[in-house]
Amino acid sequence: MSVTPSGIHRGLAGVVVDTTAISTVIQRTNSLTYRGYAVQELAAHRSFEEVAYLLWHGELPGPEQLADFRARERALRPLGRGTAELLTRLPGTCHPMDVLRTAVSLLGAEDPTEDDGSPAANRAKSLTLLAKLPVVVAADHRRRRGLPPVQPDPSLGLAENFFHMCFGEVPDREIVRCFEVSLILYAEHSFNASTFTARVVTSTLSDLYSAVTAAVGALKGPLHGGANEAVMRMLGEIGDPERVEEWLDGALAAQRRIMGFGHRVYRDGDSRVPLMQAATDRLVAHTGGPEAARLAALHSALRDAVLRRKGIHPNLDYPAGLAYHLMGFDIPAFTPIFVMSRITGWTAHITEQLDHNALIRPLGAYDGPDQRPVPAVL
Ligand SMILES: CC(=O)SCCNC(=O)CCNC(=O)[C@H](O)C(C)(C)COP(=O)(O)OP(=O)(O)OC[C@H]1O[C@@H](n2cnc3c(N)ncnc32)[C@H](O)[C@@H]1OP(=O)(O)O
Ligand SMILES: O=C([O-])CC(=O)C(=O)O
Repeated sequence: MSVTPSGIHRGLAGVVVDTTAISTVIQRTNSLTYRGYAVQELAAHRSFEEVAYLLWHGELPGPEQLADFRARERALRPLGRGTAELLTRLPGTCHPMDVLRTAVSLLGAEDPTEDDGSPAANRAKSLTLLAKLPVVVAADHRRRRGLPPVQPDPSLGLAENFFHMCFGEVPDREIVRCFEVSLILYAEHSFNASTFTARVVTSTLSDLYSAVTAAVGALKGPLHGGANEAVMRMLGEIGDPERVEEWLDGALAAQRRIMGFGHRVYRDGDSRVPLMQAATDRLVAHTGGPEAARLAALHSALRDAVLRRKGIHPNLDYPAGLAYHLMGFDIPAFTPIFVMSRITGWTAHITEQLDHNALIRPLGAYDGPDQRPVPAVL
């Protein structure tokens, strides 16, 4: 992404638009911190709920704070009958991100405090979305398989409960932990496109649900969150590790983007990839069997070939896409799962934007026709 001769930073590449205390990529060490804590350490030692609390409150919760936070999240999970029913009326042909976007919009329309932008009201709305969005994603996942929804289980943590709602059972601890690692890694990433979208909407003093609805739309795109789905489709298209070089010849000749590779901020590789790749490797070993081995071989063959031929490293969506497939989720649910996690980062940024708000309204350099008279109507 380049700066044009007239000094325009297309795509806002390299432009610093505000301060943030939520997260940062440290280029020197190629690491990412949430509120000052290395994400690797958080992923190794903490739950997704603790990370959500950290992003929202600036500090990790103590035992009592965590117990209270968990209890409130679990109590908020059930969807109103009207909401659940309305979502089932959306066409089965639409993308699950459309269902999620509609769900956020609907939850806003139903909330009598929608226009209360106070920190307390927005904290309550953020927790509501954290609790309810997995219920929406799971019910939609089942609907597409022709199955009735499974109600949330308040005795289970967020990650376990999601498996329970999708499949009617909770898998081995190893699988749940890999999933939780993905949620922690996906939770927050500074001024990425969807978070910036949420901040733009918030900067007009619109409500939190509107900002999140817009952010879901931004994340859906294949250059952003939609890439985790595209990765799995691409692996399906290639099919066999032996076909990688031939497929890549064709893709590069056609100037196709290789999904799950490249990043606006990282040039030497996404800091989150080693951890997610390790989790995916554990899943492959845990799953066992020739199919998992074939996919793992294809995945690493493509990674090595893209790096060797284009010098481009994988981003988080590359290992996460394969991991979600191995966990048993259908491809169209991958980006909605990203939303279940990123809701924490988005809402932290919405609060931060409101703390020191300035309307986000850049300028454009006009390069259309010079002023001219409107032709007379004949
Ligand atoms: C969680 C996330 O959202 S991570 C991002 C997920 N998105 C993807 O995986 C989609 C594929 N990746 C991409 O399209 C890009 O790498 C982006 C959009 C993520 C970032 O790109 P930008 O910073 O805007 O860089 P830009 O698009 O200018 O690319 C720079 C050069 O690298 C090439 N390039 C970058 N990524 C890729 C890719 N995945 N495949 C092929 N070429 C690529 C571009 O073609 C361009 O080449 P050129 O200078 O010869 O024209
Ligand atoms: O930061 C970005 O541009 C995209 C990304 O990796 C994320 O949102 O997690």
